[in-house]
Amino acid sequence: MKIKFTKMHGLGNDFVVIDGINQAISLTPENIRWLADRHFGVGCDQVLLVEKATNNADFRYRIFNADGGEVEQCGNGARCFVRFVYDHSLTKKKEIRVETASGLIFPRLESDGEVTVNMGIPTFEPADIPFLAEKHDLTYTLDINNKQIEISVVSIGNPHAVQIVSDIEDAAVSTEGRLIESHPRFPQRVNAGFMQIIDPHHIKLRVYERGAGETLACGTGACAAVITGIARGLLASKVKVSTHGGNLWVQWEGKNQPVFMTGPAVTVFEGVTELSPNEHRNEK
Ligand SMILES: N[C@@H](CCC[C@H](N)C(=O)O)C(=O)O
Repeated sequence: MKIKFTKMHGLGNDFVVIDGINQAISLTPENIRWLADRHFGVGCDQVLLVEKATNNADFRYRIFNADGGEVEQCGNGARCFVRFVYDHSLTKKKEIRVETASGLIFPRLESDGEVTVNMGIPTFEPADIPFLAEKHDLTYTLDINNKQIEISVVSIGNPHAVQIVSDIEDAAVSTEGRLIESHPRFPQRVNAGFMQIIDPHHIKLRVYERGAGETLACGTGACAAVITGIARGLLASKVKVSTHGGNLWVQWEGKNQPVFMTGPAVTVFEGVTELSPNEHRNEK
């Protein structure tokens, strides 16, 4: 089966975006893993599927990690989503209501081409993340191979664990990130953020993403880092987040308020591909 897709990225966090409204699409985890495969397939961190809304929204937004698993939220993807539906004339609106597995988000195309997304209200409740803890706290100690690390946890619709490091370039993102991602206290695994605070208005960030490994940027990871930093009294309400893929801005006014993220959304190319992974491998 042949499908049309668009390759996009937000700060180098890259996506295969598929119109599931004008194409009959049914994706298996094997299809996703092949689309995401950088050697045998197209290559991306996440596959994004645009569908008709089932609720009081303009569209439904489904997100699949490179490992084939469907997840609740993706910040850089949300910015690409509104760029995609606008550029493909699926809507004339520049601000849309989008239904995700974790609720509504509201991406808006700005006049300078950047996108601002109202990502909704974050939650720190351990059970909502989910994270196994006796009670809600601002920080927790996590045992990683007999090393105690201090993390903050939050859900932006998807789960995040954020730790503060002195220099993100020296942080053990791939080794420690992998262990945090599948730590037994996170029953649905977790995205692991490593934040370096430059000053209250600026952080540097690397994220080991659940189901994708380290990416060049993580939008919800940026929101999680800033929100946990603000909750701990370390950051101002509007913060520049520098990632290996570039910069974005996160704004949060505190408890029970939504978090806003602003950054770029870029189309790389349009393509057509088969959805039959086995045709691309020679396993004889
Ligand atoms: N790259 C994303 C997050 C994608 C989902 C994440 N890996 C998860 O499993 O929750 C972003 O920009 O937020």
